[in-house]
Amino acid sequence: MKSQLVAIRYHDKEQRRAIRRSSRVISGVSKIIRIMVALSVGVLCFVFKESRLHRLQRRTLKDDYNYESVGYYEYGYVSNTNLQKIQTTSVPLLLTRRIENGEFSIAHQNKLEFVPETQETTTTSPVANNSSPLTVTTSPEMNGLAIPEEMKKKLSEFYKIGGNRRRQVAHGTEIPKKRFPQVIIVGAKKCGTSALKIFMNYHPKLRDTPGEKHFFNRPTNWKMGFDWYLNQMPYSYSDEVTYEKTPDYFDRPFVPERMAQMNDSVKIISIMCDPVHRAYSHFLHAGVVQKTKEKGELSMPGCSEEIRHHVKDYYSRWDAPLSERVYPLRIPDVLLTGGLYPLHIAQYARYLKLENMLFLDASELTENPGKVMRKVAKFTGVEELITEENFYFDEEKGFYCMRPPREVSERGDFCLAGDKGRSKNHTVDDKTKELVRKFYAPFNQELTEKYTHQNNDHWKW
Ligand SMILES: Nc1ncnc2c1ncn2[C@@H]1O[C@H](COP(=O)(O)OS(=O)(=O)O)[C@@H](OP(=O)(O)O)[C@H]1O
Repeated sequence: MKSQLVAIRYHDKEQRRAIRRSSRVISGVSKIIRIMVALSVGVLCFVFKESRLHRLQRRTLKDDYNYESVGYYEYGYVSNTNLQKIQTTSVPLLLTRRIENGEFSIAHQNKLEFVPETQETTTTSPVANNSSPLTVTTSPEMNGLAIPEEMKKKLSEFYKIGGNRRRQVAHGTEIPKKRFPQVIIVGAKKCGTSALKIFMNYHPKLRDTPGEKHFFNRPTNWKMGFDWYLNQMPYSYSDEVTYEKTPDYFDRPFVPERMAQMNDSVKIISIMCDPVHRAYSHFLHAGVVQKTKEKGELSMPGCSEEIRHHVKDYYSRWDAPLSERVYPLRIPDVLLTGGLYPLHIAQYARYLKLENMLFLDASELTENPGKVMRKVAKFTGVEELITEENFYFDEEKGFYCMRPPREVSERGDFCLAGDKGRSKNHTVDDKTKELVRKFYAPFNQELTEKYTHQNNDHWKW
């Protein structure tokens, strides 16, 4: 439309004012309408995008439930009301399960914000907190090492540490290299894996690496490949044993197969504790580390045969063809599944050798860590250098602490600090304990009969 020049003639000033006023109103209203239209289009686009995303997520979960994609952490809190909320951190999903008459079913499913996984480093660095006077032998100088200059340069970061220079002197011309772990502490989470790992670290032939590697369980790390994993390992010599610990390896059913790809003779250590206490310790841990928003009392929604059967089925059929897979616990509650020891061991035994597995009782670690360390030495093939003599009981902490053998370590005494021992000051009501205990009873029995042959009656938390 062509624009035209129009001359408007008003009768008087009053009419001009009135017309101008109404034209201002009209232009204001049209501006508001335009803004509203733009906003509605924006909202519609957003809603469309979101619902598409939501549909996609639902489809992924429904058609191709990939344990890996939800296998990060699935934590929940179990309250003493009849609602149980499970918030997953790897899939943006909130499940609300309504528990009625002791049974639970998924009542409502809706989207929740994506909560990225917290990179968890639970291992406290073994730094002496109670140093005592020591006779420290002076470290040899770099130029005193019997290896080529070029190697000294390449490994200068490694040789920066006096202890490593001493190790090099002891190994003559051998050049240290990174090796895949020969031993892996796979769990169980919250059963004293950090204490075990650090106590082992005081043995001069056991080579550890800080933190937890989460290679076989976390999709992002697994995708980086074996070279990445190898690179995470410490430098070691041929007479040393490399190990790592990631307690989340234990209950992820796809992990053992992946470990077998690396080395089907890898040695596995699993330290197990009272599963009822484990669940509670895990529950407290989830509240702090994964920042599960709500906290409540630990309770178990009925412990029917059916639930037990579902859980078992879940673990035995996780890798069945898509059409046959059963996901009764679509978002498995790791607070509870983490303690189903015989199921996890069976999964490891499918891909790795039972004779290469050491099952430890966490009660023994708390009561007599020296004895446990001797068992570990025998299993890993190193000398029994850390024994009962290297531990003392710390009344305040309520745990044994380490007094490393002076002849092999210049580090001072060591106690696990920080967040370890969290469960000490918490109580759980007897009724709840009894329910959860009932849930675990058949699994504990299977553990005793098939794998440990130990009487687990002492698990009376
Ligand atoms: N010596 C010693 N010192 C401190 N703590 C000890 C020790 N031995 C066993 N424990 C118990 O270990 C529990 C933590 O287990 P983990 O180290 O396996 O936890 S984690 O999976 O690495 O998060 C921790 O559980 P919480 O009490 O819930 O913190 C302790 O009860």
